[in-house]
Amino acid sequence: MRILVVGAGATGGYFGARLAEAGRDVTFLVRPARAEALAARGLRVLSPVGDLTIDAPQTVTADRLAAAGPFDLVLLSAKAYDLDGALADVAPAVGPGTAVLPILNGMRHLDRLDAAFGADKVLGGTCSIVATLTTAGEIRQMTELHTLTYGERDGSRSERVAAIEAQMDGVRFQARASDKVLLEMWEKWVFLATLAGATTLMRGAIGDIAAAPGGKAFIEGLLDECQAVAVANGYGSREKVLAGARKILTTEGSAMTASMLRDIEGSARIEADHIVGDLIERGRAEGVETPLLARVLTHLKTYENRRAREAA
Ligand SMILES: NC(=O)C1=CN([C@@H]2O[C@H](COP(=O)(O)OP(=O)(O)OC[C@H]3O[C@@H](n4cnc5c(N)ncnc54)[C@H](OP(=O)(O)O)[C@@H]3O)[C@@H](O)[C@H]2O)C=CC1
Ligand SMILES: CC(C)(CO)C(=O)C(=O)O
Repeated sequence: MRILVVGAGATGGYFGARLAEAGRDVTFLVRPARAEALAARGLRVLSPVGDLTIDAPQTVTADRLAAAGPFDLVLLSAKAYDLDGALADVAPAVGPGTAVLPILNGMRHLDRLDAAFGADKVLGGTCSIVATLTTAGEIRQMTELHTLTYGERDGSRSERVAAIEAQMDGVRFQARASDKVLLEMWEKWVFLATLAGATTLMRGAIGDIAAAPGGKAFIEGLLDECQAVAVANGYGSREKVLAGARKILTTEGSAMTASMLRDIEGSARIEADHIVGDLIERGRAEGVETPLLARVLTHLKTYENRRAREAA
């Protein structure tokens, strides 16, 4: 199976490197600067599960992609704000038999992918990992968590899902085919929007917030709002999943933060509309009030406005 990973950043670089480590046929679609860096220094992953360097990763830039022909699987790992460019760039790699597997947080990208390639090509997918692309171009995985979940959005067990399962066999991360992938994407979104909302607004880790007056109540209020939106949209988190999320998100002493907080601390772009704005909109469409999420969005958009003003 020919696998094209779009982006060699924190998630794409990590899962792509692990697939290459297991001997899979992996090519990274990268932009010219990243192509040069990978050619010069290889793809380096620093991980508590085991460091890894792919010395000469196969890469391709958009201008040469048509010559590479269609791929069997496209693993899409660009950030939401880069989605339009990434979809235009990857188009030549998507043929009649290509499966497109996005691992972005949130849900809205699915509509964009359906419009670009046709819904029949697009799988559901989500990943759980705490990772970052360092300024030196390495992928740094911060905890042992590394799960990739994928599946047909209608829940069926198709031949292509079985083929992907075979590719995932023996890789050094947890890979799982799901017959409830849309629900799992929503469950991840409910968790992530709460984590990102709380840790960015309060500028601290979960444990810092939990130890502050009103901190736990704030986090729980945010979680309840996110869950109410999910329920109204038909994808409320399962009881056990929600209870697990509540526990993780209110644990005293926890150093957990969201990648969005790390992005803000690095003055990088963030997925405010994709992760928080879209949740608010989907709530509003179903008559669900989300005042805490609204404050989170005000904060995130303030950050974006300031960042844009200072860059001008
Ligand atoms: N980091 C984490 O811990 C987690 C992140 N996520 C989610 O995963 C998604 C990806 O995030 P993450 O991996 O952290 O992001 P990164 O910014 O680390 O990586 C994204 C990469 O995509 C590349 N890219 C963007 N557009 C193109 C293009 N047109 N062609 C080729 N490459 C492109 C960027 O390349 P360039 O270097 O050229 O800009 C960048 O390196 C997000 O939705 C995020 O919310 C989910 C779970 C955990
Ligand atoms: C929830 C978490 C930490 C796990 O993947 C994540 O997706 C993020 O920080 O963006």
